[in-house]
Amino acid sequence: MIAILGTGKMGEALLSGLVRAGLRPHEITATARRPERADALRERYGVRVTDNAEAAKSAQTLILAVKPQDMASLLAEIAPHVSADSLVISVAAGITTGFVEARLGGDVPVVRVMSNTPVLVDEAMSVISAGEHASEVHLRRAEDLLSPVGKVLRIPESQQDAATALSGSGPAYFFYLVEAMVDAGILLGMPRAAALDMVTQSIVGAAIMLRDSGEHPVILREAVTSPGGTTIAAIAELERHKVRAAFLDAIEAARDRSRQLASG
Ligand SMILES: NC(=O)C1=CN([C@@H]2O[C@H](COP(=O)(O)OP(=O)(O)OC[C@H]3O[C@@H](n4cnc5c(N)ncnc54)[C@H](OP(=O)(O)O)[C@@H]3O)[C@@H](O)[C@H]2O)C=CC1
Ligand SMILES: O=C(O)[C@@H]1CCC=N1
Repeated sequence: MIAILGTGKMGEALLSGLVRAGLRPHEITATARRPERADALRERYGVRVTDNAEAAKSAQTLILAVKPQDMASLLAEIAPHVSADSLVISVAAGITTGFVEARLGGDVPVVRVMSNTPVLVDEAMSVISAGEHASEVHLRRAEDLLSPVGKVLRIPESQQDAATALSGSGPAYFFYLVEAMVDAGILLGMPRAAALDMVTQSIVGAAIMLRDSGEHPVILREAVTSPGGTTIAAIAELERHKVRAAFLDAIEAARDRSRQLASG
């Protein structure tokens, strides 16, 4: 039995992925804070929705998907019901395995995960790190749960905050870029729907080339950039506005914020 505790956006994305991967609804328990949310989850997935204590008692694998700010109170609630036979997987930004272990007590195996919303289309990037009591078996169990919904990479926990900034938050940067490019299309007089179509297909095509060609992004960009052409005119403006420097600063800020989250 797997339980997802705090089934909001990320918890539901993982829940839907588990269902697509073939888990039966009776093998999954979810928890929610609001009754209307609990009803919606029961109706959408046919899963059992209980309180946190009940979920922690009945499941061997617990996926903690509350916000970092709600993690301490959730851990206090479930600590009496979790043992060294359980596996606790936390997907919360900034929350270290040490934070979870200290509040659960005992030798509870904890795996820290940072995934992202493309879980919804089975294209997530999930990075995982073992806590002090988590063994190869526990890491494998986390990989088995996450690999049907995308790519999984093991990283040292010291890199988790950086990964959160890069791939956890990453999809938001691409949506932001799409918004800005569509606005540019509008500025140039394109209908909004056509502009969105053009930008979306360009980003999908570029992403697939990047993933499947094995080429470095610089090579792929240079292939688009004709001497004296249109692309270099645009890139000169991006450089003038220091967009690369803005990305370096932005992702560093996200990493710093992730580091702060465990302290509330
Ligand atoms: N969104 C994303 O792209 C990503 C998020 N994450 C991480 O996932 C976690 C969840 O984020 P997200 O899904 O965006 O946030 P949400 O607010 O959508 O989800 C959290 C859910 O937990 C519920 N909740 C809070 N406390 C309790 C409790 N004690 N018992 C049961 N349910 C509870 C909330 O209820 P209520 O609705 O009443 O507030 C909410 O539905 C965060 O820790 C975040 O860092 C990780 C990677 C990507
Ligand atoms: O913005 C956040 O804090 C969460 C973590 C990674 C993506 N969303």
